[in-house]
Amino acid sequence: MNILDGKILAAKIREELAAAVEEIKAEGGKIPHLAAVLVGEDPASQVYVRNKVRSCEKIGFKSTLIRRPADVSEDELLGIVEELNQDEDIDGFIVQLPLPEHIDENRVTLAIQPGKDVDGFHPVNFGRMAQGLPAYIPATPNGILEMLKRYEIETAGKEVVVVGRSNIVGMPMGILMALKAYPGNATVTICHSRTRDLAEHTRRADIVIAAIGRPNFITADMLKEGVVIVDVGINRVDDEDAPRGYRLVGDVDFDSAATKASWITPVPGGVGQLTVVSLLMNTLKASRGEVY
Ligand SMILES: NC(=O)C1=CN([C@@H]2O[C@H](COP(=O)(O)OP(=O)(O)OC[C@H]3O[C@@H](n4cnc5c(N)ncnc54)[C@H](OP(=O)(O)O)[C@@H]3O)[C@@H](O)[C@H]2O)C=CC1
Ligand SMILES: Nc1nc(=O)c2c([nH]1)NC[C@@H]1CN(c3ccc(C(=O)N[C@@H](CCC(=O)O)C(=O)O)cc3)C=[N+]21
Ligand SMILES: [Mg+2]
Repeated sequence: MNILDGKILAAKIREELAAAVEEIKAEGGKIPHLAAVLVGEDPASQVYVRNKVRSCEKIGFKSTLIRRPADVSEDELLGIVEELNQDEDIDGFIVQLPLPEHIDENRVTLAIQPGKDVDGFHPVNFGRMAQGLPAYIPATPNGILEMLKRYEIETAGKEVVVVGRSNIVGMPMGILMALKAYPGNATVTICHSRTRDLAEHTRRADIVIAAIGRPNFITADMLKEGVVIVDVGINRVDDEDAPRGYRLVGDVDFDSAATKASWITPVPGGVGQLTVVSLLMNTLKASRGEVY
């Protein structure tokens, strides 16, 4: 079993980004500026925001965090989005999901100007991605592609099973793995909560990508010998011995899956690390006008 090490890879990519910032400074160019809007207290979003701000500092990007309580009105939030759309110093921004029940996520996503949508959630970016056109690719799927590429994992002709069909992870990941590209050219199955026999699918898979949101859900008995495992899940489980009273685990039961896997991503230290740096990569692209 080998580890797909997100921590090491992310550190390497941060060095590349820091070098790009140095170059921009030397040329007297504009420092890339990323903004994030966080509504309420979703735990996965808090982890993400913390790491994003820290990474921006490390590499020399500017970052702005806008926080609102869970009871913020949809109108106020749409107003913030409009201000960020207009703000010429901001190259890209994201609105953290999930949003509270009373706010229409689609309405907010559609309000983001596609050229600043470094999450790649706007249907214009999603559509461009699906057709293999220049686009912002959502940070998590993009980070996974980066990981597969840099570890030279073979994907052409492989059976890839994605578990989860969210707009932000499962669905774009499935599309990307099916595109005529590397990584890609795979035969893709997308599973979800209505899948009749999940294990029947995962047992056939050469590559399993789990984005479910259920702690330790995928176990060794559901996997084939030699499988490559990409675990996207970020789940809190109670742990009295941990400093915060909880620890993070993935959607895959790491210890059991590791007995079957040829490659596996840890949680933490796997996909999440790449998500953060790929958002920064998208922000650099935005500041250079590389997509639009
Ligand atoms: N590491 C990272 O960078 C990131 C991590 N995450 C984490 O990844 C996980 C998934 O996130 P996200 O995609 O937003 O989650 P969502 O809750 O939006 O989607 C979960 C998906 O899993 C499916 N699902 C739920 N239960 C089962 C089941 N028993 N069997 C099969 N499929 C099931 C759902 O099916 P259905 O559609 O039928 O409801 C849905 O498609 C979370 O833990 C999240 O915190 C998210 C983003 C980035
Ligand atoms: N608009 C939007 N875009 C997102 O991409 C988005 C979102 N909303 N809402 C929440 C989820 C969750 N998510 C994470 C990304 C990185 C880590 C991460 O950095 N994880 C590290 C650190 C864990 C730790 O701090 O211990 C790791 O896995 O090693 C976690 C979670 C992005 N999401
Ligand atoms: Mg969700």
